[in-house]
Amino acid sequence: MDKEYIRMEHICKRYDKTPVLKDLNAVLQKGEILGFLGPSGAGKTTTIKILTGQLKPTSGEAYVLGIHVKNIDETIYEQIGIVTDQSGIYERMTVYENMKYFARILKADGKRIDELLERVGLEKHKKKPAGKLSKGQAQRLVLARAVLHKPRVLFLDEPTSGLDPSTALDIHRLLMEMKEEGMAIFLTTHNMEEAEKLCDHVALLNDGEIVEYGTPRELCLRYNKEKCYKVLLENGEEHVLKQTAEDIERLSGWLLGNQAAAVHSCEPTLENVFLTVTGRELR
Ligand SMILES: Nc1ncnc2c1ncn2[C@@H]1O[C@H](COP(=O)(O)OP(=O)(O)OP(=O)(O)O)[C@@H](O)[C@H]1O
Repeated sequence: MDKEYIRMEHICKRYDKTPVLKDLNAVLQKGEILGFLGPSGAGKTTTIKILTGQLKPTSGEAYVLGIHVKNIDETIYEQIGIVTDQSGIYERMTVYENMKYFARILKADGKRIDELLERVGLEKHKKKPAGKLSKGQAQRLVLARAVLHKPRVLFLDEPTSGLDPSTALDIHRLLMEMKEEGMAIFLTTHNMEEAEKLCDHVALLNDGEIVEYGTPRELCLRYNKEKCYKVLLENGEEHVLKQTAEDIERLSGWLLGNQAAAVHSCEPTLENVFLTVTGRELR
């Protein structure tokens, strides 16, 4: 139980009479990344707001670090970090001053500032006014700031949305390191590749409802109805084979004749799974 950092039980949220979250159930353990995946308007941000005490659920129970969300007060911020957008940066202060200011508010060890700026690749920009950072740099500053006090749970709303692949990769690396150090990360994204790579569990959210939940691998295998294999031959030809006697014979012929350069199974990606489950694209 002490490793269970987030628990949601039957969480529902209505705005006026419109339901936007319907019976959400999920658990996030220490040292894990849980991805809430869904298209725009699915309810991802609303879920984060409920879990961080910014919004009350209409019904259901949720606990963060064992505290019921209705009892959450500012003291929880000593143990959690939140990155929802790039707001809250003081543009006229330098990168370093921003970090120092937040270290004081969060009662964090100031010695971590240099180490974190290094880890997010902002060490060489530390004297720059934060208002002059690029979008990707500002995103990294917000992330560094959110983990200054070594929170046990980190909430990330679309952490790499709009970033170039190399900056996104840096952020992925940092998140994996922090997960290894035991941080639990609640991540929302509509980037299925990101989720496949980072998340231990994913919840596919559609119109406020979790339509699938499991490890990315479990979900991809669950929807791998028509098993097939892609074979690349040494002569450059590509073939897609099914599990029929005829295709298995062709494959064994190529393997025995040393003609196959590569064989891949073609299970669906999370994106395909989402499309199958909901009939809609993620974007
Ligand atoms: N204050 C509000 N009043 C009424 N409806 C709201 C309010 N905030 C959000 N909604 C509605 O709730 C639904 C879920 O919104 P939410 O912001 O949680 O979605 P999201 O999955 O985070 O979307 P995005 O990826 O675009 O950020 C949407 O239909 C939205 O219009």
